[in-house]
Amino acid sequence: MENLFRLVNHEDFLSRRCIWVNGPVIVGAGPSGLATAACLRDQGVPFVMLERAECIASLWQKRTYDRLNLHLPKQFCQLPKLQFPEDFPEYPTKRQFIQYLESYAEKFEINPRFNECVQSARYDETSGLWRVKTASSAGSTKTEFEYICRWLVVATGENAERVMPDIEGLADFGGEVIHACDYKSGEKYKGKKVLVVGCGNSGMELSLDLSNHNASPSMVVRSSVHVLPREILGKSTFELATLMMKWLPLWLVDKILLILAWFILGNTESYGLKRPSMGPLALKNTMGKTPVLDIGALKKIRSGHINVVPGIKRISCGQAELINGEKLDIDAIVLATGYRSNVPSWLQESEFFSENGFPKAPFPHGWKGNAGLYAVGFTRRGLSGASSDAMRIAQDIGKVWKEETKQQKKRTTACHRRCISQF
Ligand SMILES: Cc1cc2nc3c(=O)[nH]c(=O)nc-3n(C[C@H](O)[C@H](O)[C@H](O)COP(=O)(O)OP(=O)(O)OC[C@H]3O[C@@H](n4cnc5c(N)ncnc54)[C@H](O)[C@@H]3O)c2cc1C
Ligand SMILES: NC(=O)C1=CN([C@@H]2O[C@H](COP(=O)(O)OP(=O)(O)OC[C@H]3O[C@@H](n4cnc5c(N)ncnc54)[C@H](OP(=O)(O)O)[C@@H]3O)[C@@H](O)[C@H]2O)C=CC1
Ligand SMILES: O=C(O)C(=O)Cc1c[nH]c2ccccc12
Repeated sequence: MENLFRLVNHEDFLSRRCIWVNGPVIVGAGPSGLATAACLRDQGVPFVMLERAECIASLWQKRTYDRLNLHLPKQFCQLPKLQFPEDFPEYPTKRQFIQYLESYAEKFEINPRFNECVQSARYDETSGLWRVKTASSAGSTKTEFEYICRWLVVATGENAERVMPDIEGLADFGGEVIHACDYKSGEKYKGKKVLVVGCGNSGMELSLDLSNHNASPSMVVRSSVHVLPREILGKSTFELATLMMKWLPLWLVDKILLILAWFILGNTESYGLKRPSMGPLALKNTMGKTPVLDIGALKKIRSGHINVVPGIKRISCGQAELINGEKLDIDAIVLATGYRSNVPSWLQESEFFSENGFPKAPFPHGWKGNAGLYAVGFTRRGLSGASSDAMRIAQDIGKVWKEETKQQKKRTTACHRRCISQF
């Protein structure tokens, strides 16, 4: 299977290698990929993990702001087979979560192949195998690898790429324009007028952080948003919702959540935060739109420290014109306009995944496709959804793996194929 050759292109080297993988290839070393790898390890199944960044959990390490905390209680965010340390608070910090993931990778001996971005993956009907191509560059040497495997686990996440909105005049703004994933802290915006585009959890939390650093944020709410208190009577709203879902239909849980939110937060519509017609959990499950779990932004909106504004008509030099005709002078723009999956850009398959890069089958059926294809972490249910996918996938592959290794042992045939997967 090994074919290795080099093309010399002036001072750059391009080498191409083809590698047979004994076990599944996992694409992505975020929490979903790590959880799957740990469960496979438990089943004794070897694997290869490919990661485009140079570290695990790149979303958490490189594309989130300093003050970020998990916003669901810790018991809903830990991965299979390893609990958070006892001394972690109810809502662990980003640093703590990363530390946990590092120790998770170490405990389960997960060593991804870093700096390898999957460019394409396709199922070869003739051989019944997946062909996964990556491009990696180290120094002046560019290497293209092709992995051949029986199972492909897609773990590239719901937030693989930033969504950049097409706003008229944005190129003429003249000041700093960044996406929320490049925002670290409000420190450098002290005294500045910042337009935050978007009012999901990112828009709300960045506006809060800006305000805490004495900047003046204006947050754009172009349509609607559900804001819920993070806690109700000292209990996490998410936990409460999960408990209620055991006994009550979703529409009723949504109604109860909205009544409780009204008692605790008041009428949020009066601050320009129109509520969607669909309930918060129904909206999360069907459209993937996460309700905002308020950690203090609402108080800042009430006190006028965060200015809520309607949609943008156009941007010009140092100014934003809103759809109500109002003109705002601004120094910087933060685009908290969300993320999307990148699966359609590299996976040549259209039966299991839909055009939006999510599995077509709704939760809990979207983890297994045909011909050894799996998806982990596309449930729109955060880390707990990823854990549940990971356990199912490992069990499914583990079953076949064990049967086949048993048969192989019986036949005692030697395997001469070159294998790079971890044991
Ligand atoms: C700011 C923020 C906060 C969140 N907080 C919570 C929370 O508190 N609780 C909760 O349950 N959920 C939360 N979520 C949801 C979030 O989706 C999960 O926390 C989690 O990171 C998802 O893990 P994942 O492994 O599926 O995706 P990711 O963490 O995005 O990992 C995917 C990995 O795949 C890699 N990759 C992508 N494309 C390729 C490619 N072509 N080739 C190779 N590698 C590739 C990426 O570099 C990345 O490392 C949050 C999300 C965000 C954005
Ligand atoms: N502490 C935590 O745990 C945090 C968790 N997260 C999670 O990360 C994920 C992503 O969240 P987030 O980054 O907020 O993304 P979301 O997709 O949740 O929100 C995107 C926002 O941008 C708005 N938007 C998009 N395009 C435009 C435009 N052209 N003009 C105006 N507004 C626009 C959307 O409005 P519209 O609805 O009208 O399309 C929406 O309000 C979520 O699951 C979230 O829960 C994020 C931050 C912190
Ligand atoms: O924070 C996120 O992005 C999550 O996906 C966590 C999450 C899963 N289900 C929810 C329901 C309400 C609020 C947050 C979540």
